[in-house]
Amino acid sequence: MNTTPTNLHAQRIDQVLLRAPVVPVLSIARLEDAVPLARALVDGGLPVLEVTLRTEAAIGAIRAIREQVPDASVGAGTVLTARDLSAVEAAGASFAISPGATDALYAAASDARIPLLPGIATASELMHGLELGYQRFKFFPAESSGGIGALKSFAGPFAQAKFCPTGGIDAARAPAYLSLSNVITVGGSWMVPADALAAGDWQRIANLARAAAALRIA
Ligand SMILES: O=C(O)C(=O)C[C@H](O)[C@H](O)COP(=O)(O)O
Repeated sequence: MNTTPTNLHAQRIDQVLLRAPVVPVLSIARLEDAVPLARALVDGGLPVLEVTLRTEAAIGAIRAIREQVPDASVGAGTVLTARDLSAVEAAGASFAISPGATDALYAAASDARIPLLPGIATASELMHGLELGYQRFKFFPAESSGGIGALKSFAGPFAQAKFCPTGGIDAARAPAYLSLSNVITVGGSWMVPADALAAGDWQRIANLARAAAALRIA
């Protein structure tokens, strides 16, 4: 089976990842929060969003953001299976992100209209993805899989690979990641504190997004 991503998929992933230095990783429990949350993040300068499939509301949230926040690039996270991939595609996600990758997911991704950013944590997983023709990966869970040191080590043997590290990264740690030549953008949830989301404090979230959008390199 052919599992190689098309050039178009690879280009689309680069376009998305290059739009902002930080990708908010969202867990949306209340569907009605989706649009104001996305607007706050986009207004703060973070237009690329990863809506994780960790909640019942996730698919509806992707659809609502896609329809009502045209400036957002809304992607789906926690895409684990071929079924997840077709569900997020049907909901209007413009890309999919997975925390890891399986042969079944890679096979489904080659038939999908939207591109996949597969997750890797080890050199062997990275080699598997490279063998299939992928060059962009989520590095997850970043902090507990070796963080900055691991990414620096990957840059030697795997010069063509570039990453969106995610997992355990906050505003203080992000600049050091962004200074690495093989990091395009970082993912994280720090700009959406649970209490701000629960209270619908969109202003606070927009301010945190603005600070994240201003991050470049250490
Ligand atoms: O659900 C997924 O697919 C994930 O990849 C998990 C998220 O990437 C992390 O939960 C990031 O969140 P923080 O560590 O809070 O920044």
